[in-house]
Amino acid sequence: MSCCDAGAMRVQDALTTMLAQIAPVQAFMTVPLATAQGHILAENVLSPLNMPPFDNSAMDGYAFRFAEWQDGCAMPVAGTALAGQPFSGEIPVGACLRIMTGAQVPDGLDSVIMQEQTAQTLEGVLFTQPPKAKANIRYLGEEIRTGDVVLKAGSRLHARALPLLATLGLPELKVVRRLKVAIFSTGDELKVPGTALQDGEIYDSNRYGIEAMLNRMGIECLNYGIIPDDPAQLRDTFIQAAQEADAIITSGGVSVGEADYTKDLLLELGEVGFWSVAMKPGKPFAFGSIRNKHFFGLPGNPVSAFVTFYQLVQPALRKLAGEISVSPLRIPAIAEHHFRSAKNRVDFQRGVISVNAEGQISVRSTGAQGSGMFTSLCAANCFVIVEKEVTVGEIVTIELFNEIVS
Ligand SMILES: Nc1nc2c(c(=O)[nH]1)N[C@H]1C(S)=C(S)[C@@H](COP(=O)(O)OP(=O)(O)OC[C@H]3O[C@@H](n4cnc5c(N)ncnc54)[C@H](O)[C@@H]3O)O[C@H]1N2
Ligand code: MOO
Repeated sequence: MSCCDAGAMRVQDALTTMLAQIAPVQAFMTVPLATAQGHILAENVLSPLNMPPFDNSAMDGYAFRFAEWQDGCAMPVAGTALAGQPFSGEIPVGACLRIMTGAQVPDGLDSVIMQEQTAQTLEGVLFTQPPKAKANIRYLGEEIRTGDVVLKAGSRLHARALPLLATLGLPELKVVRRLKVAIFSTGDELKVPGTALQDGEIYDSNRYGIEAMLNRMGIECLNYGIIPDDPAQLRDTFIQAAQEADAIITSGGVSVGEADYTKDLLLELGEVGFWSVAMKPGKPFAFGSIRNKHFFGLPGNPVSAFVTFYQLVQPALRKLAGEISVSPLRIPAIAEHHFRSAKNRVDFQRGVISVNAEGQISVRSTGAQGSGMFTSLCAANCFVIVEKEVTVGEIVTIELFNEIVS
């Protein structure tokens, strides 16, 4: 595996290595459409219907046979068709049908004119503009044919997918069962917000961001809280987590400090995949397994934990959950600042994009980028991916934040 920065693995290699070792869970369940949000489809969804299911009017107006229209001649109105109330009578030659949006267009009528382009006369309806043949009709099956694949296995059921499935009348879906992921923070210095701090203590922030992102990914989070830097307690927690969860995420204790026990426990209870990635923040990121459950060791520094979860753990968990892989949206932007690069590491700085009056996309930094400075992340709407120094006005690649952090 290619490495850089004293043995750190390149970001892309780290991703490739993890994804190669992760197989999607093979456990499925059926969920009602009403509660399907966030689940991953276990199988292709085939349409049971044509969509639209019948020819219908796209406008409130008048349906008629185009060949029978004569400029300047009014058309008598033979009846009315409403949405849900089709017209079943005869429409004599030269006559038209009052029709509302969504109402079925009777066989034989081939065009609709919108009512704003008509006038009422004693003889019937006069078209004030020349009509167009076949206009304003939504034809049976023009969008979807019965049997078409409308969503592929591995699709996430988000707010755009659910109404599509409802349109097709599907009351329930076969989905992958929700992943369970265990998280805990390690460190004697950590306290839960709401408790008083003693000298040298800080509040645990990492679990709050990780749990929020897991929730947005539709993953059940088993939150074991703060575990002190005590090898016996850490060991017990790892064993419990491996029994209860599909994957384990920790923060802290992956560096080279004297209280960093994670590596030894991983060697004892499982396997170490890799231990260092050439990214900033987040170089001390660990991947491995504990009793055959995937393990992700996030660095303790809060921004590093958040960024490594987003960039490395998110795609890994998406694969484990059976989701189709989607590349992050990366686009070029004009640098509003000088962005310094990190030696031998890809720097995932935090920025704010804006679009000027000419439509040019530019990006500014959110300020100081220390890996303990969460303000740099909270204010951002994108990553600024700095691989080499970028000066003002040069092009830099940005990655827009996705829905799990918004
Ligand atoms: N000699 C070296 N020291 C450090 C290196 C290194 O390569 N050589 N790497 C630095 C980098 S980069 C990072 S990131 C950290 C990662 O260290 P750990 O994962 O072992 O994390 P800790 O030492 O436990 O904590 C680091 C830092 O973050 C605070 N922290 C930890 N957990 C939380 C939490 N849940 N919420 C808020 N803050 C947390 C902790 O108090 C420390 O300040 O190592 C560097 N050192
Ligand atoms: O990589 Mo550390 O995660 O720079 O703070």
